Amino acid sequence: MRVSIVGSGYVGTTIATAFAELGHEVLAVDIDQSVVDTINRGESPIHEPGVPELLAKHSGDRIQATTEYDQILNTDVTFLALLTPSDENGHINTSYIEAATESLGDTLASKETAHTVIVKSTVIPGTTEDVIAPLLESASGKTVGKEIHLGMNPEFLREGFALEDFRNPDKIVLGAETPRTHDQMEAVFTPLIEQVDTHVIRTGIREAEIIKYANNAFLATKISLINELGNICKEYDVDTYEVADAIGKDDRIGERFLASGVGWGGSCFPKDVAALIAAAREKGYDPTLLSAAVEVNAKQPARMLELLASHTDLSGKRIAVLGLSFKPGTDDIRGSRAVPIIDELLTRGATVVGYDPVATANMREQYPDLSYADSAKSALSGADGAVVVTDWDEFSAIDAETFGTMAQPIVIDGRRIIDRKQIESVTNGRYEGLTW
Ligand SMILES: NC(=O)C1=CN([C@@H]2O[C@H](COP(=O)(O)OP(=O)(O)OC[C@H]3O[C@@H](n4cnc5c(N)ncnc54)[C@H](O)[C@@H]3O)[C@@H](O)[C@H]2O)C=CC1
Ligand SMILES: O=C(O)[C@H]1O[C@H](OP(=O)(O)OP(=O)(O)OC[C@H]2O[C@@H](n3ccc(=O)[nH]c3=O)[C@H](O)[C@@H]2O)[C@H](O)[C@@H](O)[C@@H]1O
Repeated sequence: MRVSIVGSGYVGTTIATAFAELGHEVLAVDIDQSVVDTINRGESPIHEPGVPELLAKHSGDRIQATTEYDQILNTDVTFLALLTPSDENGHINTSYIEAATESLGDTLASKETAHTVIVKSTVIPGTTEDVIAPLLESASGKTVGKEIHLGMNPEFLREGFALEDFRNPDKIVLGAETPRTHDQMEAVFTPLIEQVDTHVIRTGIREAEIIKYANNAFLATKISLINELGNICKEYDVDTYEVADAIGKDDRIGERFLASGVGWGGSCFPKDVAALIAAAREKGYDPTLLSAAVEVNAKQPARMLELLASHTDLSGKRIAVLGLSFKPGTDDIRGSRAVPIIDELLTRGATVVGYDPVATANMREQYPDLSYADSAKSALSGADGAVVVTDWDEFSAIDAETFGTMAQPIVIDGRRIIDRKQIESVTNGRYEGLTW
């Protein structure tokens, strides 16, 4: 099948490589010439395990990238994988997907055969039918449901595991209003469905749109709940990880997404929960629980610094921040818990030295004046305290000798990644977990 994907960011590039691997001819369309050139050189515009290898394999053959929308005419189906960021009030900003839809509509005006358009971006219920469909129709002069088949297929991949998640989906959600569009959407996934055991869920467009938000809102709230329970456990000197292990054995709760600590970040949980809250309020419903989940999340970094401050005055002190990305396996710092932590440390007059295996360049863009170390060891050397923000594996290997080079070995672990045996010999009780 000939598949075009508009938007070659995290999602667009990942699915481009995954579809090529499934045997489709893929056209990646992006307005950013440097992204297009990178893909056409067989290199990856994103940091994602496995994607560079697949681009090296398929670029110039099954994957072509372009800034020219006209080339979409040679394809049968187009995915819209544009960013849908938050505006200042938490609502989604649909301007990128609207601009791309208009360009796509202009292009489809001259298409002689029917075309399927699939919204991949995360959008609030009603966006596909009330915003995208009319734009497609006015720009193309064609009718949705006749010459244009429009569907919504939310994406559930996690950064760092994007290809793995694509290849082993727990579900594929196909939102459409006619069996024909459902069939056309499913045809794109048939080579995958033949390989894996998954649930193919046919549903309406609005249902597909909100399933995505419900999924993320549920997971984010689950983490906030374990963090709240964790804060209570800490008051009783109880290890929340032991509690999580036990409650996770209850199938109704489940073991995943019960890692407590400094909270959730990333490009999607914060923006999607905010967008759902904003959309619900617009409809006249105030979502109390979701607002509380956000509030718990916002407080965890401050709790971490309170713990640190209970061991040492922060003013004028050198504090190492270990981990800058929003989670391990990515250089993405969007929504990273390191950001409020750095802000608060600076407000309190501390000197910050940051370290991350891959995200330093991105954080440097946001905080050009901070000090950055090239290893955890050099960040810790001479530091008066350290906070562990991201659960990079390499932090579990930091040994007693390295912690011993700190001016004051005080460590607050926000991810339970530090090896207790290594650290307790040097910190004299001044190693603490946020929720244990
Ligand atoms: N990043 C993730 O892990 C996940 C993201 N999503 C959702 O997928 C959507 C896409 O997210 P990302 O891939 O992270 O976004 P991104 O920001 O990484 O990529 C968007 C791409 O669209 C391009 N673009 C902007 N305007 C354009 C236009 N008019 N024509 C062509 N290209 C244009 C940009 O140059 C950029 O390369 C969002 O709605 C997001 O919420 C869903 C699941 C996972
Ligand atoms: O819509 C999206 O973009 C994606 O958002 C998340 O994926 P992602 O943001 O890549 O990362 P996660 O692994 O879910 O982690 C999100 C945040 O939660 C934190 N987290 C995760 C799990 C946990 O147990 N505890 C915890 O604090 C992580 O450290 C991270 O800051 C969802 O897991 C994906 O299903 C979804 O497609």
